[in-house]
Amino acid sequence: MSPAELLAKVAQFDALIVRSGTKVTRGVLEAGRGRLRVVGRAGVGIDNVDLQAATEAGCLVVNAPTANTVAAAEHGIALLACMARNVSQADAALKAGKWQRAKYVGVSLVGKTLAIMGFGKVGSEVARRAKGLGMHVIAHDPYAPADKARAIGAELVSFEEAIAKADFISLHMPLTPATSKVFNDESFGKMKTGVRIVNVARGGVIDEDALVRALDSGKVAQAALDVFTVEPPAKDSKLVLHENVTVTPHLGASTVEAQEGVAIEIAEAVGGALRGELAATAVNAPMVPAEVRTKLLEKLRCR
Ligand SMILES: NC(=O)C1=CN([C@@H]2O[C@H](COP(=O)(O)OP(=O)(O)OC[C@H]3O[C@@H](n4cnc5c(N)ncnc54)[C@H](O)[C@@H]3O)[C@@H](O)[C@H]2O)C=CC1
Ligand SMILES: O=C(O)C(=O)COP(=O)(O)O
Repeated sequence: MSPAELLAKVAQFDALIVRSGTKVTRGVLEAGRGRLRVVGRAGVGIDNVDLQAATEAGCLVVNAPTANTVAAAEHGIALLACMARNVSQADAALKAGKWQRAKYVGVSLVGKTLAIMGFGKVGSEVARRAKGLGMHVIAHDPYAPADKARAIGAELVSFEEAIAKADFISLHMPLTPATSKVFNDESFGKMKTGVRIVNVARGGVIDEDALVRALDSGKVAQAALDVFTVEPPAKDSKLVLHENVTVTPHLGASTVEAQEGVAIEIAEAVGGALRGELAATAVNAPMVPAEVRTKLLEKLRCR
C-alpha cells in the first residue's frame, strides 16, 4: 500500500502488520484511532514505528525478534567476504567484457580483527561465524554481558578501542537517538586507515556524507551496505555509486526460511496481543502506564 492508501484504510483494521518499508507514523496511528489495537513489525527493528504515538493511541507494538537473526548474520558474512574479494565489482567488470585480475586483488579475512558493534542476536551470530573464518573478534555493546562474549571467543571492549583496533567493522546496533550517526567524521578519524565497514543494521547509524568523505580520502578502504538512511536511496547517491562500495537493497532478512519464520512469529505475537495474552512482551509495554495497560487489556479481551 502507498502511504495515502494506508492512511485511508487503516481504520478498518484491529491490527496492522508491516515490514521496514512501511512507516507507521503518528498520522497512521491517529487515522487508526478507535479500532487499531496492535501494530506488528514482521522483523526486528522498530525504528519505522512511532512508539510514542502508538502508546498515546492505545496501540501495542509487537515485533518478531528472533526468526530473521541467522539470515541477517549470514548476509553480514556474505557482504564481508564479497567486499574483501571485490566480488560485485569484478562480476560487473567481467559481464562488461573486462578480465581484470590485477585490479581486483583482495584482502584476507583470516587473522584480521573484526569489531562487532552491537553484540545482540545478530552481532553474536556474526561473531560465531567470523571465528570460524579465523578472525580475531572484538565487540562493543554497553549492555551485553562479558561472559556471553567470552563464550563465543570475543572480547568486549569500549567503543573507542573497538573502532581503533579493527581491520573490519560490522554494525549490529538498533537505530535509536543514541546510535544515530555514531559513525561520523570524528569516529572515522579514529579508525585505522584502510578499515572496511559492513552495515546490515540501519543506514541511520552512519553519517553517510561523512562515509563518502572517508571513502574518498582512503581512510575507509571499502564499505558493504545493506541499509540506507533513506530507502531506496537516491539514484545518484554518491555512496551507492562509489566504486569501493558494495550494496544490496535491504536483503538481510530476505530468505525463504527467515520470512516463513517471521510470518509465524509475528502472527503469534499479534494474535497473542489481540487476545491480551502477550501484552507484557510488547515493545512499547514499558511506556504504557500500568492503569492504562489494564484498561487496554480489558478492551482487547472484549473484542
Ligand atoms: N538488514 C536487515 O534486514 C536486518 C537488520 N536488522 C537490524 O539489526 C539490528 C540488531 O538486530 P538484533 O541483533 O536482532 O537485535 P538485538 O536487540 O538482539 O541486538 C542489538 C544489540 O545492540 C546493542 N546496543 C544498543 N545500543 C548500542 C550502542 N549504543 N552501541 C552498541 N551496541 C548497542 C544492544 O545492547 C543489543 O545487544 C536491528 O535493530 C535491526 O535494525 C535486523 C535484522 C535484519
Ligand atoms: O528485521 C529487521 O530489522 C529488518 O531490517 C528486516 O527488514 P524487512 O522486514 O526485510 O523489511
